[in-house]
Amino acid sequence: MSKLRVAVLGAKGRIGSEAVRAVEAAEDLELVAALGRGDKLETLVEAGAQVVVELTTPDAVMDNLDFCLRHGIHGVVGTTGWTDERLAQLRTWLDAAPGAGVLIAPNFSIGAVLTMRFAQQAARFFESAEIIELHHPNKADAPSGTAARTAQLIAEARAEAGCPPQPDATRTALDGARGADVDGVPVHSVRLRGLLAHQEVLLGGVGETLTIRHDSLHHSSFMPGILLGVRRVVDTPGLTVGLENFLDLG
Ligand SMILES: NC(=O)C1=CN([C@@H]2O[C@H](COP(=O)(O)OP(=O)(O)OC[C@H]3O[C@@H](n4cnc5c(N)ncnc54)[C@H](OP(=O)(O)O)[C@@H]3O)[C@@H](O)[C@H]2O)C=CC1
Ligand SMILES: O=C(O)C1=N[C@H](C(=O)O)C[C@H](O)C1
Repeated sequence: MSKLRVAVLGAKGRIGSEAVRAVEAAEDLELVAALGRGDKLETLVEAGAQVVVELTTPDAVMDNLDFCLRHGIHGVVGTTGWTDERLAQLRTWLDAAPGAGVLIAPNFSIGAVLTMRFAQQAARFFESAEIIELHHPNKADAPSGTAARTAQLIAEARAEAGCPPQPDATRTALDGARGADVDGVPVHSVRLRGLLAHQEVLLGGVGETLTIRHDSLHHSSFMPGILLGVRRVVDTPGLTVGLENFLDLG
């Protein structure tokens, strides 16, 4: 069987360099290009890439995906910074590229995906929900894409169940003291040397709390999810948001 031809964008970055090694080590995949800032995207076409793993920056990701979809190349995207407007734009590009698929994964680690699912399931049973995400201090964006997505999922679950707004008697607060408001869920971002990627979802009800915590201790935690995404996206046309769609979570 022929190997799937894979390229990595952001290949010199923290996660991109790990992804290069993971693709090289996978027997069913062939790394055909590893591009960094300033490298020509035409190389992807010349190399015959079928799937691009996009691990760059929110500033670069849209142009890169526009190019890929115009050339019928599938995308597996870990880069953060997704808004409703960006997703809508991506959908229009996908409409013009029949057969092409893009996976956007706020987090490729299985534990983080499960954290999101558990938080979504638990959200309607608790009055209060807040998120603390903790990352290395070189991270460019806050809150993390994972925390933003977790907050959205919690908010959707609470809205579906008819939950009222969270209790919060705060009347005066320093700017930022109550975190960022993502769909009514406060998200607090910590940036600390020594950390990689961590998240706590705090849920509170009368007389009890539930804390769901996940820790990525090394970039290797993201690799099985990236490889799964590469193998599945070629048979999944259109836009898929969340690696959970490629896991049999029930
Ligand atoms: N979904 C997930 O599971 C994960 C997602 N991420 C996300 O992935 C992204 C990258 O994270 P991280 O590796 O830590 O960041 P880094 O800054 O270490 O890596 C980004 C790399 O992309 C390069 N780059 C910038 N612009 C382009 C371009 N136009 N074409 C090709 N390469 C480019 C940068 O080059 P230069 O240094 O010259 O700017 C850099 O080498 C972030 O958005 C992060 O949040 C990270 C980990 C897991
Ligand atoms: O920048 C990172 O490191 C990470 N980014 C992603 C995010 O913003 O959620 C995924 C993970 O948290 C690591």
